[in-house]
Amino acid sequence: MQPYRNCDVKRRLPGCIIIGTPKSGTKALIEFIGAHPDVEIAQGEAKFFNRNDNYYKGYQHYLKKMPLSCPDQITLEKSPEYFYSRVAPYRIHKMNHSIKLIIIVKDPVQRAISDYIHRRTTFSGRKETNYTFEELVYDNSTKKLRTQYLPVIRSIYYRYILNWLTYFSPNQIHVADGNNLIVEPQDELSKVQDFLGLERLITKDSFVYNSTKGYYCLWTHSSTQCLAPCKGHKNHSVSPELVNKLNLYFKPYNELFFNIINKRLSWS
Ligand SMILES: Nc1ncnc2c1ncn2[C@@H]1O[C@H](COP(=O)(O)OS(=O)(=O)O)[C@@H](OP(=O)(O)O)[C@H]1O
Repeated sequence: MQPYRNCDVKRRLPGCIIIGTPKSGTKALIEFIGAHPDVEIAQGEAKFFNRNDNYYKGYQHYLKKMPLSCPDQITLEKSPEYFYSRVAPYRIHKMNHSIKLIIIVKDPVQRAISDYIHRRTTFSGRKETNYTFEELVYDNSTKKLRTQYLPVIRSIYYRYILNWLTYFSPNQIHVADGNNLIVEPQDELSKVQDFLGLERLITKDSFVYNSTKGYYCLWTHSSTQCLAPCKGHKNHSVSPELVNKLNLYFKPYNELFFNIINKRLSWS
């Protein structure tokens, strides 16, 4: 926490949660907004509301995962798996019905590819270790997409957001653009600061482009802070034909999603 603050310091429940989606830039977003002096962010992912083993330990357990903060600061946590959980919306609403929620979403094809890479590199013994993205997503014998592949299913955003909207009003949910966060982080951060009612202190000057990494990094206290090497892969090559097929498959679902959130995103 910021060392210069003199206040009633304690751990507080979050005023805002980044609830998803995985592989869309949740880590970059929380790190960037965490540079704001009126924000304190939880380290790691609490995974409290989606996992019974954590949830039944109670709020005291959850509080221990939260950072120290002052009363005038907003505590933020991110657990991107919340987005897909049936129970998380109800449980979060029960904790705080006026909480703010952020969902960041990337182009669904890019998100699915990133999800595939993540599964391949993180979980040994999974089918991703032995098969390419193409093999898992496209059945060459039937010439059909394998739409039941989990990274594909999890890119159909509209299906999941409906559950959240039964508990929270649209103005409690900010949808950030994961593709735009990569190319214009200051733009996405301005919107997030406005949504949180914060002064716009994270600006263009808060970022520096790292050409080796190919991503923006935070510029704080005269030093550059990039995300860990596991975040931000170079383009994974997937045939343009397959990308095209997937784009066509996702198109109607994207349209449903944009209608629900009442805006379009850069990747539309
Ligand atoms: N500035 C910056 N630096 C690095 N990476 C960035 C940045 N902005 C957005 N991204 C994108 O974030 C993707 C990882 O998303 P998440 O942090 O949501 O992943 S996770 O679900 O928490 O594992 C990651 O996906 P991969 O490229 O597949 O690693 C990036 O595309």
